Amino acid sequence: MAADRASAPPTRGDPLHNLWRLRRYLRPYAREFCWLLVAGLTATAAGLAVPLLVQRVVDGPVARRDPVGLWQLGGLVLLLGLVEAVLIFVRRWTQTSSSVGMEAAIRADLYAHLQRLPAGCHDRWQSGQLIARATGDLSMIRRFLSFGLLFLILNLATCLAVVVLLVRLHPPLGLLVAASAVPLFLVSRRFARSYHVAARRMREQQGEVATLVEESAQGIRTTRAFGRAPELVARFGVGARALHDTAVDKGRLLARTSALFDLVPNLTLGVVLVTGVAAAARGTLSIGELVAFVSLQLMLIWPVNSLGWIIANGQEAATAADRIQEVLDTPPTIVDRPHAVTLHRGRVRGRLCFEQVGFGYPGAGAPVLRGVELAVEPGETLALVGATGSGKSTLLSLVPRLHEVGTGRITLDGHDLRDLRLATLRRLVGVAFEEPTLFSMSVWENLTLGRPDADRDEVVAALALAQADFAYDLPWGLATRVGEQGLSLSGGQRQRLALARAVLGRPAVLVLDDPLSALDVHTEALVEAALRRVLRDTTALIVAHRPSTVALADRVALLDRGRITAVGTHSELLGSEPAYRTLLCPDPPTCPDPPATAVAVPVQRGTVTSGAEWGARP
Ligand SMILES: Nc1ncnc2c1ncn2[C@@H]1O[C@H](COP(=O)(O)OP(=O)(O)OP(=O)(O)O)[C@@H](O)[C@H]1O
Repeated sequence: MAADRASAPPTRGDPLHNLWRLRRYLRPYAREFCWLLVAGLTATAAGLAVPLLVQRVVDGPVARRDPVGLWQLGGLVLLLGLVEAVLIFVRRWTQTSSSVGMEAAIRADLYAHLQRLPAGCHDRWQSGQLIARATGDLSMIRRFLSFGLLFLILNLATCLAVVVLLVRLHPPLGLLVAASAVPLFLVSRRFARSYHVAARRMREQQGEVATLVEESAQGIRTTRAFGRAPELVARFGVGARALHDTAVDKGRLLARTSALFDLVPNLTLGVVLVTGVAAAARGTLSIGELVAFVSLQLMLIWPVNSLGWIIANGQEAATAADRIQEVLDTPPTIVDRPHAVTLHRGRVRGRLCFEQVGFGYPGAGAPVLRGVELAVEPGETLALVGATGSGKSTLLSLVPRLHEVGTGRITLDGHDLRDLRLATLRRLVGVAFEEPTLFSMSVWENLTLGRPDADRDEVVAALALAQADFAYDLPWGLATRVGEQGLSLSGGQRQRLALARAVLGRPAVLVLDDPLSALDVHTEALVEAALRRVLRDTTALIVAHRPSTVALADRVALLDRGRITAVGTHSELLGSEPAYRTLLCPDPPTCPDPPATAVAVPVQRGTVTSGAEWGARP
């Protein structure tokens, strides 16, 4: 199974470093946390006072046969028990709301950060790993912050207080109990190290399993069609088995250590009992003191027993914090420059220039684009034609800055795109990709993704242009929630909605990656006719694989292995470029004549179409 390429090995140095860095999320809840501690410590103190009162009861009223004193001290013990119970309730009530609040705050920041990361970063992380980080890892951290951390503090305070009280009651026996902390400390240290590694491995494997589930859910039709379900089940089985084995190893590690954490205090208790009874027989320890000593020592059993669970919980949280910080520490490389400017749509003419543009994907060998020189005039439509893998989609992705140019620059009306505010640029540039992605939200929300302020007329116009009137006939019209990835729609329907989304708000520059590939000939002709009207006053860059799409363009640029090798009209390139002929018209007698189609609806540059020309539903 492919490992998550972005997964770093376990952090070297202090494994708690990244957990400590998350303390800023604790700050808004500092007051609650202080109250939690006060409630917890007071409850612990109330609990500790009980054995001391029992000592007084045994050595006092019981020894003196004093019923009044017995009732008084007995009532006090009862009251302390009640106080402890109320404080424990207050602590539990408060800790739930604050820890869930912290988890939500980290998750919101993680999600917002993911949105800022460039597309290249998302290629590095498997989606399942991201899902695991945003869900499982965060609940690990919540559990530690709400339970583990609090119990760690309370249990340490309990142990410390008990040992001090024991030393005061009987110094030799008290010191013996204190000495039992040494083996516990050594065991804890070894356990923490081993558990951290196992916890990290398990989280990675959980992410891989989540990725497999996500991939198989998305690709269910492909796997069914190819009858590959048994292979996928086997592949999933390997991943699930590895996860199972790690979980078992981790559980056994905890079980072994917990046994030691059980053994040490019980052994010490045995030694104390024997030695304490001997001391009581010699008269150096009263019966009441012995009862109090043993009762106090019994109060150590749970804190020590739970130490294994607390360390495990802390290591799980530390691992989760490492994985969360890996994402948060990845800097968003495509950001606004300090003096980035805003351009208003009305002032943009739309001259798009590529000046010696070069680009290579990080980690890939040769650059995908080299020395690209291209100018698209305002209102001009330029088709980009090239063999598969020649870099057409990559070139298009540089315009809305989904990737950043490596060398050279791209300008819009003379402004380097990197000098424009990202929000401005993405409002000015409308994009439709070859594989249209629709989100699991309503058609309306999908359409207005880039223009949440769009009004109904604009949406109607965009739908009409993309020949997407079918959207009105969906069960709830534009309010219909389309399934994950828009799977409830056909490929052509999704493509038309994506096109409507791209043209909504009449962007200054349209970037379309083979936008009509899934349409039937009739619908394609209708969309093209409508697109031609829009393209009159919009600069457009369109990837074209077919002469019918080239028909939309004024000029065509031929891209060959990352370089623009020719620019001209379709007829010019057909005549002068054998490579172009091979790509678009391998069979010249049957090759339609795009320029003739284009002439049928003449392109008028510079004229601004009215809203009515965008069309509305008849
Ligand atoms: N995210 C990526 N990481 C690394 N390499 C990539 C990535 N995306 C594309 N490539 C590589 O860049 C090259 C150009 O890909 P691109 O998708 O731009 O080609 P294209 O001309 O649009 O192809 P097609 O016509 O098949 O869509 C290909 O060799 C491809 O393998």
